[in-house]
Amino acid sequence: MTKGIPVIDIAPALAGSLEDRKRVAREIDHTCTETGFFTITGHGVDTALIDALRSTAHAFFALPLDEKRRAIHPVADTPRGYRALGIEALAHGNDRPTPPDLKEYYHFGRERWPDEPYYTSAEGRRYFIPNLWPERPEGFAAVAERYYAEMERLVLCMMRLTALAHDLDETFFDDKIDRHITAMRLNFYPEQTGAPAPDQMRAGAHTDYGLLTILNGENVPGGLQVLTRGGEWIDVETDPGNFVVNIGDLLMRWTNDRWVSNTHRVINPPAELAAKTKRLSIAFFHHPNYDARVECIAPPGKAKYPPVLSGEYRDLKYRQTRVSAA
Ligand SMILES: O=C(O)CCC(=O)C(=O)O
Ligand SMILES: [Fe+2]
Repeated sequence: MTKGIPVIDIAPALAGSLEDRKRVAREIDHTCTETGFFTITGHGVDTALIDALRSTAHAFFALPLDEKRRAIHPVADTPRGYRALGIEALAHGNDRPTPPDLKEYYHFGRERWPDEPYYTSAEGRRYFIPNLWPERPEGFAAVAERYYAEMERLVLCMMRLTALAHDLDETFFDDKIDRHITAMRLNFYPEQTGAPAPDQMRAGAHTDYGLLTILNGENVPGGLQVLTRGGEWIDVETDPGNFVVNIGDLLMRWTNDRWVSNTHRVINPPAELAAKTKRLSIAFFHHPNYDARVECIAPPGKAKYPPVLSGEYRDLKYRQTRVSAA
């Protein structure tokens, strides 16, 4: 490992004054204009909760394939439920043809919502879909819901810091994310018994689609790497007690490319360790309300992109990255 990504303590932003928040926002701004990846500490999320979701996820992925497949969602393209190996190639979203990623995953989202047309209309139902919880391990839904709620608390703070970093009113994003369509993923990269195909990785080089990704991962061989502006891949430590935050395409676009949605990948473990190294990561892919218009924050005439609707952008990315049916 050459150098790491910056570590930012956000505790002063969670508890402090506007001045404290502006100071933390400046720190975040500095790294987001460069690599778009940073580690946060002082986040206030109970490590027991993180550990509980991690061990629940490990127990789920250790189940027989037949049982895991019972958690495949009947709505084929929806970000809910289980997906087996061979379903997705993230690099396709960035126009890089690769074999499928060497991972399985389980998706979940918000568990309940008000009886209002935003959620219950035909359009709303494309984004607000009931979760399909596995029967085992017991308590999966409860721990996942608690974790999701903690991420919602944290991401609101992070988006307010994002607004401050762009000299916007602190609440600029609030009404664009108050009915967000965030899906979470438990990514499981199994032990590898055969050699990967050429260009095949745990997760191929890609950018994320949404606003901010909040990731909790394990530091084992075959982990996360990010590409620097200089074209060098650097290892990203994903300590189970911290979160790695990165910028997604929609936030890059919203900030008129001021903040960078950076390319990253999950590499394979070295051949001699591959048969005994598995890895789990937990990702919260924050995505605005489906009807939010993402319009570049730029002086008149300087916008690099036309406005796009959050939901349409998500659907386009899903179409690009899906390489096989369930
Ligand atoms: O597992 C990781 O560390 C990162 C996964 C990732 O980049 C993704 O799922 O988008
Ligand atoms: Fe990613």
